[in-house]
Amino acid sequence: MAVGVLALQGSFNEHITALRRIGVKGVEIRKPEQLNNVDALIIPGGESTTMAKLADCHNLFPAMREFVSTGKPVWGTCAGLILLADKAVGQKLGGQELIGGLDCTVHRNFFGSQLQSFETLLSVPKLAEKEGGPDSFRGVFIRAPAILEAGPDVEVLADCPVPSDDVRTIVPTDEGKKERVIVAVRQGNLLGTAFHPELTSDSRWHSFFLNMGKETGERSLECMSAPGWYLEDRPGKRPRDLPIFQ
Ligand SMILES: NC(=O)CC[C@H](N)C(=O)O
Repeated sequence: MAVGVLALQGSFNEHITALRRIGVKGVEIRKPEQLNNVDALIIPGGESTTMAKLADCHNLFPAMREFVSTGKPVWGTCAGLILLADKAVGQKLGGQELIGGLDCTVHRNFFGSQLQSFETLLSVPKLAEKEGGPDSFRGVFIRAPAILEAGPDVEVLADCPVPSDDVRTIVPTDEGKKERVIVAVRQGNLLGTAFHPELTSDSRWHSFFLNMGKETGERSLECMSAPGWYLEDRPGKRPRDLPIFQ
């Protein structure tokens, strides 16, 4: 049992480390045939246009689309979420190729530029229900996308208030001003998060993802150590994360 992590660019090492913390082997994926040996796939954050160009050079798009269609769990974080979406807006001139599968419209840089990156505590009741731990999760948003629209089969797992220095005017939505935007979703075997769980010490999104494999009947993706969270609640343990940066 192994989890593939697309390793062309971006935070693939951090995902592999996060998987290791819960006793799961992460395998770097750079060639289409390597997907045959893994039971799940993570597409990390980074820069989606660059990642798409590299994926195209390595002829990975057909194999990744095939992987999505087999029903094996696939998780896109940040740039990975953009690539998994059926539609992306706010793209560079000429657009970029997407893997697709997730019935969502994503805005590539919804929260603004690199300088407008932020951290916030997200309310994640559905994650806590399945994986235990607190009802909140530390969301690390780095030049982050957001989900503007989600189809009927998409379950919303977290949303986030739109920051007051509203950048959404870049691409106004039909509904006009929104108070909140979607930042985490699940649709069957597909998981998407606009933020970076691999940069925190809370492993619950990783264990949630692995448990999706069990639900969809994939070979055992069980974590060897539980629970997947290490926050302040552990008596006598200092949190491993730095304080939230706002
Ligand atoms: N942290 C990230 O992955 C940023 C993604 C970036 N907005 C992009 O277009 O790819």
